Amino acid sequence: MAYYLQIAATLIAIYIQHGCKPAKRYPNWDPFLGLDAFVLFGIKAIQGKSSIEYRKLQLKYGPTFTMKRLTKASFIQTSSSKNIQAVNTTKFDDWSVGPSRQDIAIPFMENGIFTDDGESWKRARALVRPTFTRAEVADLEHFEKHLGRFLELIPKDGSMFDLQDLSRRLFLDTSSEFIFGQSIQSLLPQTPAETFEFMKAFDYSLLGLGLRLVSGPFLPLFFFDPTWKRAYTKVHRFMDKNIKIALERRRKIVETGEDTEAQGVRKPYILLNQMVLDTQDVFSLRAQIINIFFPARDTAAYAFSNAMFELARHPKVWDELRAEVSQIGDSKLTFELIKNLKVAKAIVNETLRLHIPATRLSRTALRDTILPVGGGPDQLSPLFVPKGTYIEMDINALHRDPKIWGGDALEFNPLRWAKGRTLWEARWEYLPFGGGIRMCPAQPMALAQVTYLLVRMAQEFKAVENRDHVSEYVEEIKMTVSSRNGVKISLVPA
Ligand code: HEM
Repeated sequence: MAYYLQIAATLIAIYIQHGCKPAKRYPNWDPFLGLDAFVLFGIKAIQGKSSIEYRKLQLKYGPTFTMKRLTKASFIQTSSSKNIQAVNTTKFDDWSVGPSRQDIAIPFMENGIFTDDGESWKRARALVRPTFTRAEVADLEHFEKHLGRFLELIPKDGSMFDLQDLSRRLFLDTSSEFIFGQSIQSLLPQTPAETFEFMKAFDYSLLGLGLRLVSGPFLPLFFFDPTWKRAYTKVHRFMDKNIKIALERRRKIVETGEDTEAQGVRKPYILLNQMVLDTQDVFSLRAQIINIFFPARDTAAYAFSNAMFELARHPKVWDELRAEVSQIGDSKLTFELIKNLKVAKAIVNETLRLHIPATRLSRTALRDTILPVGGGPDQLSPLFVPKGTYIEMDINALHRDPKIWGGDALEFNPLRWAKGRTLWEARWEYLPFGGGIRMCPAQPMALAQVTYLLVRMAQEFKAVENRDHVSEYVEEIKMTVSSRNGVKISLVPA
């Protein structure tokens, strides 16, 4: 009894000292487990509309409120940029990426930059930073080699094809080359059977992880399902094999002193080469690599194919892109040149505002902490957050907030960027790559690649047409968000 009185007294003191007020609550019908919200969002996910539904709640209950959704304790939903900024900067040490990325994901993902916190996360981040921060990561020459194969696979007779699927294969090849130093060649006519097996196993591993993440108290039921383990074991074996090949290649280079750069051939940047300087242990290399391959796998592919999804529905914007690209002439498409293309950049920014691969970012409080806003009926007072509280940061709702983006917040309108709104101005209101200390380390590389691809498409094709009878974007959530109907288009060669 004395213990509980002491806790109550401490809480009251904190509330008074910081002016905290309680958060608004979502009116769960089931106040114990929030089964109602689980069913609602399950149905919406099946319909491909869960982001729309979460946004509706944000508009109805305000940017920060608590709810239950197959959880014993209430958790926080927020699209407040002040709260998101605090979690990612000033209060960074109070929050962990667990349990979603840890307790549940570890068997598949193991420990690395994506799943770790604290000192081991810092070490993992320090390990990859040098590779990502070098301008050369936007190694567009090497990207072009894969792009050639990608362009060959696009029908030139105006027939319909799914660009999303093709883009995934393009980025699978480029990212595997960047990570291992050798592409897994999914775009080649004779794609190795092993590559298909790997892609299938990786997709199933993601699905298995996703199902476990939403299962709440029913997680133990998955104990009897061996299929997930089988799938991620295949992924691990594939990774191990590629790591061993990369290590062997590296060993030979070191032994023979053979250096292509010295012979005037510029080498592409290879992440694994950076990592083997730190360790040559296959198990820990695999853990680090899988933690990068996972967020790299589809994100940039979806960013590009989503841009084409919108361009196929906005032919005027496509024409503006073509007009800008025609000014380039025969100049080499360098990182610098790409960075200065206003229309292309605006298209990428706007696509990543409306369609983000990670619509919601989650964390768990490692200790009692305070969020700057969200308390009280007006949600402007600080909010006390007890240790263990789970928070979901709704980036999709933030990116579609009419108070920030205006009455046309739901419209694809790249002009809003071209006409002066800079990324810097929208700092904590525009977060496709997250923000602050844990922000995506690959942002410059991903942006350069996606913009480069758009430019190359505009050079190669004079028109893009939507060939899907469903006009709106129906989302498919499998850890990352994509278009359920793919991106069915046809292209007219220039
Ligand atoms: C358009 C493409 C991409 C988008 C929109 C994107 C977005 C994100 C987001 C939202 C996060 C989570 C930040 C957080 O938890 O606060 C993240 C983390 C991460 N991303 Fe990306 N990403 C993209 C491409 C890539 C690529 C191509 C790679 C690797 C080659 C990559 C590697 C990572 C890594 C390693 C992390 C974990 C960082 C950490 O926890 O310290 N991403 N990304």
